[in-house]
Amino acid sequence: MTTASTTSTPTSTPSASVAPLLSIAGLVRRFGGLTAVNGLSLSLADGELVSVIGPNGAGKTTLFNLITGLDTPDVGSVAFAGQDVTGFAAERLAGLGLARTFQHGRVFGNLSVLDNVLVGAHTRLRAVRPPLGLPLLGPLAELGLALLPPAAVRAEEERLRAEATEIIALFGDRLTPRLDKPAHSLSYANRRRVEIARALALKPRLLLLDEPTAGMNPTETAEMLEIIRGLKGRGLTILLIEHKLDLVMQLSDRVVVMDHGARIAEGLPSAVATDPAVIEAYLGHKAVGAANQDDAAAVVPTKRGIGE
Ligand SMILES: Nc1ncnc2c1ncn2[C@@H]1O[C@H](COP(=O)(O)OP(=O)(O)OP(=O)(O)O)[C@@H](O)[C@H]1O
Repeated sequence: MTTASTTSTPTSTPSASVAPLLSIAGLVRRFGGLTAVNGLSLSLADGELVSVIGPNGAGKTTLFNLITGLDTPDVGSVAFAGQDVTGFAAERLAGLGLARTFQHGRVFGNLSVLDNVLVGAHTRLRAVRPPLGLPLLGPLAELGLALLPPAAVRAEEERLRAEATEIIALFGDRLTPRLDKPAHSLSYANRRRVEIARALALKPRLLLLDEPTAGMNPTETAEMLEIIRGLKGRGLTILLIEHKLDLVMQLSDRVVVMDHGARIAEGLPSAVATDPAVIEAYLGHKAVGAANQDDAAAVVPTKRGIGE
């Protein structure tokens, strides 16, 4: 495995001196004889947007699964907001402010757009949460609250509904006219938007987006770029997996390149784009655009670099 010169360069994070929001160290995940993630370390400062790129099968989604509690590392640790969260379940991590979307999009087909987004807010419901330390009373309390919601619950639901509507409005006419439509009736691109809206309803401190523009045409991709740029502009910390390298180059503070489960380069987009090890990794895998049908807008690397 080639190690690019950018790998050893100290990362130019905006707040490198303060404790990182996310810090992963030496993560390893093996599937039988295959090492999908191989000793990966990475940290993310508050407000940073870091992209993880790499050829198909490089281990990007597995990395997301390890960070978000969908999978557990064989070796290594994950710290979030100063707390060791290695092995925490996904729901617990969501409660701490870690939200994600999935590569192929996951929505509740029979729920409306609004209800899908409200699902994302459920970890923030306070009034309906059963009392701590009374496990047997929990379900009874929930049933009672569902049948006869007190004013505090109704007020909280109203507030979350207003918030969800506001989040949906980020996607403009794509979603707002379809608030009450079941998610299964939406286009693929709209289902991806609903999924992102649902993740935002959690009011995350860290948002992980797994190929948010997969399956989107150039117009839709450009819209998504602006939405992600807007989220970054509001200070949201984002970890992004994306094959469309022109988008990565425009949005990222820093780019991490993976191949065969390991980090082969890391640095500013401009440095990574011309890194020989990165170009070699992509060319060795027949170039990103050629390898993934979803990536009509992806920029195929050339001898001079990627993202051109
Ligand atoms: N649950 C699993 N069981 C066995 N192998 C797995 C499992 N999950 C992932 N892998 C393998 O681990 C490797 C990394 O997969 P992963 O999906 O993380 O790559 P990726 O970089 O996200 O790829 P892509 O860009 O195509 O989405 C692949 O070889 C994949 O087949």
